Amino acid sequence: MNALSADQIDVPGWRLTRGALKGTFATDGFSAGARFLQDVAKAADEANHHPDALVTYPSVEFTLVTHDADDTVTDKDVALARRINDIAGALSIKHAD
Ligand SMILES: C[C@H](O)[C@H](O)[C@H]1CNC2=NC(N)=NC(=O)C2=N1
Repeated sequence: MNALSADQIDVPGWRLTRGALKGTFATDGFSAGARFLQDVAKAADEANHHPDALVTYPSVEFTLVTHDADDTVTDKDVALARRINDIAGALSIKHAD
């Protein structure tokens, strides 16, 4: 797995922040965030690739790096970020910023 450069990373609503791929979603409620995380956790287990997640009252923030590639951003992170966007869309959850 090779580390991607900033111009190789193009996932709507996600940004390269301090070397990690970060996406924040407006869930408008803590239990809505927990529900969103439940679906993301299932997808992460299926992919055997897992984000860090911060669940707050109004939002959920995911941070993705590939630990097996020295905590750099790889295609695995981009693929999971796209999958998380699809899960958010299915739950009518939008990006926060
Ligand atoms: C042993 C297991 O396959 C590995 O630890 C998987 C699990 N989930 C993972 N998640 C992330 N983000 N990066 C990894 O390198 C990774 N590796």
